[in-house]
Amino acid sequence: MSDIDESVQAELTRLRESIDNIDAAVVHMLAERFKCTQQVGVLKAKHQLPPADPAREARQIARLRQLAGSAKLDPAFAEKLLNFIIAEVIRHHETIADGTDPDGTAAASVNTDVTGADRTDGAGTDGTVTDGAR
Ligand SMILES: C=C(O[C@@H]1C=C(C(=O)O)C=C[C@H]1O)C(=O)O
Repeated sequence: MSDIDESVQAELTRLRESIDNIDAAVVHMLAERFKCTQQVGVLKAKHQLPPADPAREARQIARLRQLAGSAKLDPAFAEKLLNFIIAEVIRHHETIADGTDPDGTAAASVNTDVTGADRTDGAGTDGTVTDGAR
């Protein structure tokens, strides 16, 4: 990385700063989303409603696929991402309903597989860094 052109390095740094800002925004937005879904989970448990609502999910997926298409984001990727998030939410709702986490506060410690084991590019997020540039 040391011998690359200074202007290329500056451009890379500028882009990476934006990427870092976007990643931070994603984390904050997800945190807010989970705060809402935890409240939904408590409400559902209180009123004996099922943790999952497949009809609602189908509407969300159709809507996000449409939004993704207009934003030039792969709709299949948008659907996968939403399904991944919803699966985690449903797991939280189940733990709220079964009394393991009645007020929905233990969500952050729920064990999620983020090892990247299902990635097709062979990359994982388990701390294994194979890219010498890092
Ligand atoms: C949050 C809810 O519970 C579940 C999670 C959803 C989500 O994360 O958006 C959507 C539908 C449900 O399967 C809900 O019913 O609104």
